[in-house]
Amino acid sequence: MSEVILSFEDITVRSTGQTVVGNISFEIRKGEHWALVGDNEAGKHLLLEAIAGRVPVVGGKASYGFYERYRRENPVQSPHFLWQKPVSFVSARHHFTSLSSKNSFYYQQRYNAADAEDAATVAQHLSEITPFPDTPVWTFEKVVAALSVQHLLEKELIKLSNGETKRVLLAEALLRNPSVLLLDSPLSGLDVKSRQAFNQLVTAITASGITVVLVASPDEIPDAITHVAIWNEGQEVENKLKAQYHPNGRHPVQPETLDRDEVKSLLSASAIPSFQAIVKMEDVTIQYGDKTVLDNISWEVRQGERWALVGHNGAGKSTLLSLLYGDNPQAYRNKITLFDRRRGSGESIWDIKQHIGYVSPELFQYFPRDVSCSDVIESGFYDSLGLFRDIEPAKQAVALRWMKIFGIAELAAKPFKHVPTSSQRLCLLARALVKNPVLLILDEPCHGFSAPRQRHFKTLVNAICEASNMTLIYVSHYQHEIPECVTKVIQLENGRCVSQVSETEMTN
Ligand SMILES: Nc1ncnc2c1ncn2[C@@H]1O[C@H](COP(=O)(O)OP(=O)(O)OP(=O)(O)O)[C@@H](O)[C@H]1O
Repeated sequence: MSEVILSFEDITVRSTGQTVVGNISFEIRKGEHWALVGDNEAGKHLLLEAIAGRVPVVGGKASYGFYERYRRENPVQSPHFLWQKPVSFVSARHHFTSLSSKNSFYYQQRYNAADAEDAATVAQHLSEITPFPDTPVWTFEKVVAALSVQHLLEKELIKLSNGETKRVLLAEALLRNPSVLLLDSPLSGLDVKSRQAFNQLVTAITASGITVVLVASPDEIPDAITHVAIWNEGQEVENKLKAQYHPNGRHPVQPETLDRDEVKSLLSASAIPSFQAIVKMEDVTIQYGDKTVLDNISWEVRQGERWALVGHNGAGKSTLLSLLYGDNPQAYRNKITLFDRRRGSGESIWDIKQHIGYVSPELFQYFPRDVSCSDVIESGFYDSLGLFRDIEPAKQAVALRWMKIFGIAELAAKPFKHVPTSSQRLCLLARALVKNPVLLILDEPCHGFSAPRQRHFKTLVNAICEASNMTLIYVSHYQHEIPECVTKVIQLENGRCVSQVSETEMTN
């Protein structure tokens, strides 16, 4: 039997003062690489955090063989060299900071010309990473080539798209040359090409002697993974050789639990006002220096239409949406009409936002976390990032009803920062819906969701479209995630619109 890299015997993990999971037994041996799957989203993420040493193990026995091995192979100078050091963790949020203040980036900073330069470039950021071993296998050049980030090196971190940011985070983790590499849903946010490249990358990483543990969806487990730990709600972790794991058998389709009558009742509580055109863009071009991010885009969205917005990482999708949501000052220089009103005709961004329910990876990244979950959701009535006023009981009741639809009512009083990331994402989805918006923009809403959660969300979006005239723009890198109610597609490629098709054209 090969040497034990990590061993948890009947451990209990405590997160933010509450015992969240107990009785976990889990062992990794040299040469093994693990995928954590199953619908216990909170449990899987917590287990990764426990391996990374970010949450305390308060019961049972934990031993870290990788640390002993690392110390044997690399004479450690400092007595403060902790066992967590040889572990690299790519988690759901990044912690990049501005150059001037060392504060974290803020929401939509990249669209603000004054602050968009206030960040290290990718090259600066990566060159500051100190590898653990004296003779690293993963050198700067090797990592840059493996992650295909050459063209991003001179770009400030704040300017990166989601997929680009993900690749840089992976590059950073690998440059540390860890003994153990932990990846939390590494494929979410990556386009098809990057996801295919990721499989080969994991093969190369494991071949270099690094132990990989990742949270993955069952049908996207990289070839180099040898073992699968299955963790479903209310069950113990079940460990299997990957060869014996059959994804479909583990995820039977659950009976539908959505309360459609309640959805209908919530949607009919306030009428959606009528507009001629929800969005009308004519030859819209967005440039930053010599980089053209959007190139002559013309697009019209009429009320009640349901669109998918697709395109590779960096294609310009989020930038396009920032023009609709009032976050991008360059909207004024272009011919854009929103809700029948030309931009730059005296309207405020709040006039625009009041009609839009919005969720995006950026919102998740930057939403202030020192608030309660109910505050997060109720802030959707006012389009603010947090609740800064008293709220009427009727509005509170509506927020609670949406929380019930999402299965998170019991979290209402809990601090947002203390609930699992999957629940945080659900809070933001409920926040987008509370005011019954004219336009619902869902930019990669299912990041990190398990298969049953994704299915439930898709059913909900279809039910909303069936029961109301809500206009929808849905962004996803996964075809199967896009709800059936979507009948039109706009595709971007390097900032250009390469196609706009409707349902009849899609089926031909
Ligand atoms: N302020 C800026 N200055 C320079 N380039 C920028 C700026 N903001 C965005 N970009 C670049 O514009 C391109 C489009 O970014 P955008 O976030 O719109 O892409 P995306 O299609 O949403 O990608 P993803 O699928 O990865 O989220 C990216 O290459 C990004 O680096």
